[in-house]
Amino acid sequence: MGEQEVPTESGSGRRRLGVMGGTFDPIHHGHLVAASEVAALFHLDEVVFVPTGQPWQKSHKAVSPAEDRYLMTVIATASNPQFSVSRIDIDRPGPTYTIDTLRDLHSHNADSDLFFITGADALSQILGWRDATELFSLSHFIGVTRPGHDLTDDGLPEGKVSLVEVPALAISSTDCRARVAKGDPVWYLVPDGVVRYIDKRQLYRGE
Ligand SMILES: Nc1ncnc2c1ncn2[C@@H]1O[C@H](COP(=O)(O)OP(=O)(O)OP(=O)(O)O)[C@@H](O)[C@H]1O
Ligand SMILES: O=C(O)c1ccc[n+]([C@@H]2O[C@H](COP(=O)([O-])O)[C@@H](O)[C@H]2O)c1
Repeated sequence: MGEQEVPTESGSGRRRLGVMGGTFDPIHHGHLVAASEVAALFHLDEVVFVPTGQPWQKSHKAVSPAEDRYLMTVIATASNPQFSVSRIDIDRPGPTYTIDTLRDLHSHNADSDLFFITGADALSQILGWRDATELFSLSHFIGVTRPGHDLTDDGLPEGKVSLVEVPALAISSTDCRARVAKGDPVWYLVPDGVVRYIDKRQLYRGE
């Protein structure tokens, strides 16, 4: 993608920890492919998925209980030894801000460099996030392509953001919820275990 310094290898011997934040209501293959691609390209040791507690920018929408979103994320990532799931955002009271996520991860992983993974839509909103300028001192940011959204680092600090193209999956959680509500299948849009979990918990039926 655009010409810029892409820190694909640190050479510093420090761990490289990817961070994939999201509401994950539900987690789908777009999230998983993005994390997998970035992990390979940036030689990450691990990607930790961090479901939001209370996503303040989605407060006008009904969001499923955090425990359901957390468990779906665990189910979806369980088979990949490089993937893990953190409860830090769902266990912190109050609205979820990425600045808190990164501060907590930073203090618990002093031996690691952080790489926050975000889709093109979220990246374009980042200057509106809480304490936006400090975010870039705690983590490198990796913006990934997403169908229907322009991927750009316009206005973002130089050298702090990398843009990468990932296989295009036109999947959104919004569409998955709408499909379940209509009785349409979500097989192969989300992992099989997540289909089963949605069914077992009767999520998204009344929407
Ligand atoms: N299909 C996709 N391809 C690439 N990135 C994605 C894709 N879907 C989501 N992402 C990114 O994953 C992160 C978490 O997204 P989120 O959990 O809000 O999913 P979503 O599908 O955007 O949900 P919703 O439709 O409810 O807004 C965000 O950075 C988002 O940009
Ligand atoms: O820090 C903020 O102000 C902020 C505002 C909106 C979104 N985020 C983070 O961006 C990630 C994707 O969010 P979402 O709402 O698209 O699922 C997730 O980790 C959120 O916590 C963070």
